[in-house]
Amino acid sequence: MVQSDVAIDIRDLSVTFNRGPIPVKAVNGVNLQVKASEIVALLGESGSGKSVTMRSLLRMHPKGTRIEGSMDVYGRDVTALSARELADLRGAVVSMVFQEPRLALDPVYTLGTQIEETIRRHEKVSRAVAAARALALFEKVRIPSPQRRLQNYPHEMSGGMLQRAMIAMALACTPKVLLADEPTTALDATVQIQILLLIRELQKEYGLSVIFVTHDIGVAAEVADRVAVMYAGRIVEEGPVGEIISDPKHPYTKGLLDARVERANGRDQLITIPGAPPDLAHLPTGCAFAPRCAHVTEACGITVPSLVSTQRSGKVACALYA
Ligand SMILES: Nc1ncnc2c1ncn2[C@@H]1O[C@H](COP(=O)(O)OP(=O)(O)OP(=O)(O)O)[C@@H](O)[C@H]1O
Repeated sequence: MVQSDVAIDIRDLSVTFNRGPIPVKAVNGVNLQVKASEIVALLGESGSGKSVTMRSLLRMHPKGTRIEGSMDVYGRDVTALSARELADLRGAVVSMVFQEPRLALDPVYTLGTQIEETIRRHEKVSRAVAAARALALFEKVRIPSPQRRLQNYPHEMSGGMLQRAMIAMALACTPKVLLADEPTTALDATVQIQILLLIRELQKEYGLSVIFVTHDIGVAAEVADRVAVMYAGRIVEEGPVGEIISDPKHPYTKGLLDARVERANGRDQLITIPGAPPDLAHLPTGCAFAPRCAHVTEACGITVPSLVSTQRSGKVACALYA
């Protein structure tokens, strides 16, 4: 990868929360590069560290959280920015959409006011120019009757429409990077696919680099160019989406792919990976997935496997491929 291609460069990132009696390392030595105009999905079960990794790029952690490593966004190290510089970066260069737009939006202002304020916070433009831009954005994300909808408050919109409005707001200052934290998880299946297609379309049009957090391998397959699979704070496999789906290497990735609902004896049964993710405060020695792994050997309990190149273009961290 030539350096100019790299939009996001996360090197050896570790994030430790110091809230309870034992420090919790939620992210542990993560390396992740995202190219310009690329969508990378961070995939894994709940608690694997996907959101914490992504939120680190805007340093959205409580006070006292220890962040180690470096995170460059278009060549600027986010860890070294002042609070002011970080506020400037947010929205103008890096934007975010969340699973629950209702929680991210202000219930007492109309959507139009909120988008206009976002624009005017970063750019010196008149109210009229900001209003025209808000209208164009609502048209872009295909909200019907956009002029009328700009006058709505968040509670007056359906979940799908509100997510479109949130995406419009995220794009208001033409950012280069979009961070998407499970933006379709709360939506029903048809709306989910519409939003995924919209993100894909806007990503192409704006040349956005996207980190897309999801626990759903089907969603990752739909939206991503590349997938990084996380388990217990580490990336355990990464590669182009086609390779991850058709030829997964890590037993954990295979387990995620095999997860499904099966109908037996007239009842739906959820087939998932047996066991549960480990308690981050008490990780086993060696590979954290070993207690749930069907291929476990003695070696797995000794050292944490490093990410190594597969025979194709991906990487995997598993004793089976060491
Ligand atoms: N502010 C915090 N203080 C303490 N622990 C935290 C904090 N934020 C996250 N964690 C812990 O860090 C771990 C990783 O959380 P993270 O939100 O990144 O998981 P995730 O993979 O995104 O899953 P989910 O989809 O459930 O959010 C979890 O064990 C979580 O409890």
